[in-house]
Amino acid sequence: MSTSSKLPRLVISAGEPAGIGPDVVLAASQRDWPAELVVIADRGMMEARAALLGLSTRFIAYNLDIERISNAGTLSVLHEPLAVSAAPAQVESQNAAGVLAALKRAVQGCMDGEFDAMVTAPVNKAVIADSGVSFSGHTEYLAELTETPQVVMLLAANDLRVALATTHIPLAAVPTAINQSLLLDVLRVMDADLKSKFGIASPQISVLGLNPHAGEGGHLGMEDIEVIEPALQAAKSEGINVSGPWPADTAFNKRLSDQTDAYLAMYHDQGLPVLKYASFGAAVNVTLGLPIIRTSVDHGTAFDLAGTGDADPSSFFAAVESALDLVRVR
Ligand SMILES: NC(=O)c1ccc[n+]([C@@H]2O[C@H](COP(=O)([O-])OP(=O)(O)OC[C@H]3O[C@@H](n4cnc5c(N)ncnc54)[C@H](O)[C@@H]3O)[C@@H](O)[C@H]2O)c1
Ligand SMILES: N[C@H](C(=O)O)[C@H](O)COP(=O)(O)O
Repeated sequence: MSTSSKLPRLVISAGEPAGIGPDVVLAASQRDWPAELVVIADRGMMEARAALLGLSTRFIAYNLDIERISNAGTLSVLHEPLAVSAAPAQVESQNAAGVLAALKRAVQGCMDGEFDAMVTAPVNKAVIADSGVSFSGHTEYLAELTETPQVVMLLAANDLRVALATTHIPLAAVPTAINQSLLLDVLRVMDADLKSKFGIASPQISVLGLNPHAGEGGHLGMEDIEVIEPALQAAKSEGINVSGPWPADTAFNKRLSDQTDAYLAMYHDQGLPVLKYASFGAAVNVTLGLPIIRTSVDHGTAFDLAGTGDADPSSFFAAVESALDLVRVR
């Protein structure tokens, strides 16, 4: 056991209660961290999940005024009640309000300096949207809550970093969503945060094309020539080290990846399958551009595994470690 008033305080959202978020949070609570972990969740739901998983976690009520506690097997809980009782894999859209309230409380606490960083367990976008709230992901929601005009989703596993120019939108909407202004804003955020958060002095960003073979000289689509190339020229004129647009199918070859600090993919399923194939379970999702530190897992709610004890908590552990790294360099 270790206690110290100087420990970083990380706030954790347990995410969708019918998913594996509570499971991976409870797994993290079994470890000693150089930090106080505070989970915002329904305390009864967390206690029931711990019992189901056979974990003897000691739950204590979070209190800002008590000394920060880092103790394997102990978890501070900031109680955020759910509307109806939650069981693994039993989706209740009435509980979406509680899931969102936890995120709001975590963001407010980070903005106010109560917490040093937030780590999010997975939510289910459809469950929240089915509750009648317009919601497409944490990334977009945190941008809205913090009034940040441009955020960037980046997933990282060791030296492989993949950022997305567009996030949770239909594939059909991607070509019109990509414009020079967006790409330049995204590249600015990436350049700034790769320097300040990842300590890369002169980040090299490799940008993927949109069309097959980066448009094949315009024969397979014009966006690479008309939108991406001018955006890269504008970024270069600002001193940002960018190259591309690279044909996406071969851009992750060893030669280019050795020279790349981060890739910028044009859309979700252009970049993330590469990273998740290479590193599922070890990758961390970091939201760049926010005024607060936020990290997350590389996986979703995995209803098939909730409450079974088979959910691998590695990515959640990596997200906690990454948040602590970001707190140190802040
Ligand atoms: N950070 C987040 O909030 C986040 C991230 C990704 C997906 N999601 C959401 O999660 C929901 C379900 O998404 P999905 O089904 O595409 O992906 P998923 O990651 O939940 O599941 C994909 C597959 O991977 C397995 N898997 C996932 N996590 C695992 C773990 N920790 N250990 C072992 N196996 C694991 C699952 O059993 C499943 O077979 C969607 O609503 C999606 O939007 C949320
Ligand atoms: N796009 C993410 C992934 O596939 O891992 C995931 O949906 C989470 O996104 P948010 O962090 O915006 O919820």
